[in-house]
Amino acid sequence: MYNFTSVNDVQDLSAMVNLGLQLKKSPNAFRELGKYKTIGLLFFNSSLRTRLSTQKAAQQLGMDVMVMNVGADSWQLEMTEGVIMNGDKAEHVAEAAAVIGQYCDIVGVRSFPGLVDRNYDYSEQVLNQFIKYTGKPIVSLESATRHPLQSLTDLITIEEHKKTARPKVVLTWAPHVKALPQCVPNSFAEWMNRADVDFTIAHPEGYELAPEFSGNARITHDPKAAFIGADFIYAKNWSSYKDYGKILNSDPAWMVTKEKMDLTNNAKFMHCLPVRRNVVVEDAVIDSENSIVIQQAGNRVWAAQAVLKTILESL
Ligand SMILES: NCCC[C@H](NC(=O)CCC(=O)O)C(=O)O
Ligand SMILES: NC(=O)OP(=O)(O)O
Repeated sequence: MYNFTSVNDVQDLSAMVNLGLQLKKSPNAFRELGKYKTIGLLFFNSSLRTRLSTQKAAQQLGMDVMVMNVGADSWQLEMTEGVIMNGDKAEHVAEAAAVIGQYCDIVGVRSFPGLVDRNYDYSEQVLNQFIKYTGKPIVSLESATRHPLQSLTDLITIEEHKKTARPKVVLTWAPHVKALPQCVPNSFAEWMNRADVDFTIAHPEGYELAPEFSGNARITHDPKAAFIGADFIYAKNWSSYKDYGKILNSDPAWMVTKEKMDLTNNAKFMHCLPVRRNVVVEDAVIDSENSIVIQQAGNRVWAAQAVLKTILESL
């Protein structure tokens, strides 16, 4: 594996999950592997988990870590080719990424979608420009359309907590006050469709994910029906893909409540975090024994470490 930007970069999914679980048992077993190697983590957007867990994962592999909030700390970057740069952007990604590549052996990039122009966002221009110009492996720290480190974490967490060989996993849309990216649900669906799980997506009409992500998942528009017999409830808000970037629904019937959790097979509650309490999920659920959101976030370290180890071995 060279770049890590989607599930398609992973040759053997269950081997990657097992590597994460193995690293969780012996975090320091490969301290020599990344010695004298540097990872640069570039953030165009806010982060708590991705920033700290990836930094910790790199350190446990012996790597040196540099973190930069692009835009806030460095120059505004122009991403498009051939433009006359007489606006507010001082540097082109052609130079910026190439220079960063001089300092780093692996580069991580977080860049959310603008949620205005669907074609632009789904072209993944920022990620692709870094792949083109850095000359070093690129790890997605959540791009315009995907969040693969989160999805690998989610699969590791499901593997740890499942009680049956093929658990029923439900991705349920939930309300939110802001228009959010489709990255987490796109990616989660893409990974679940490749895993050995019984996968359902529940969302209001108008919230269909792009078909390349939802694939053959079972779809329901009923906020309750999918909960029946579920082993894992994975909640996430996203804005519409069809009516791009819009909020079409704010019906609180889509919030994850204790009443709905009671319909499940004693399901575990998952969310990538950050989460809006009592908008996306009731306190009574996130504070219950069935909530594994903290363990899930903890597993971000092992997902990142599995990915970085695999990339380091290919250098
Ligand atoms: N990295 C995890 C999720 C990041 C982002 N959430 C957010 O922006 C939440 C913002 C808020 O609640 O104000 C998303 O949905 O893709
Ligand atoms: N889940 C996740 O990616 O969290 P951060 O946005 O805080 O990194």
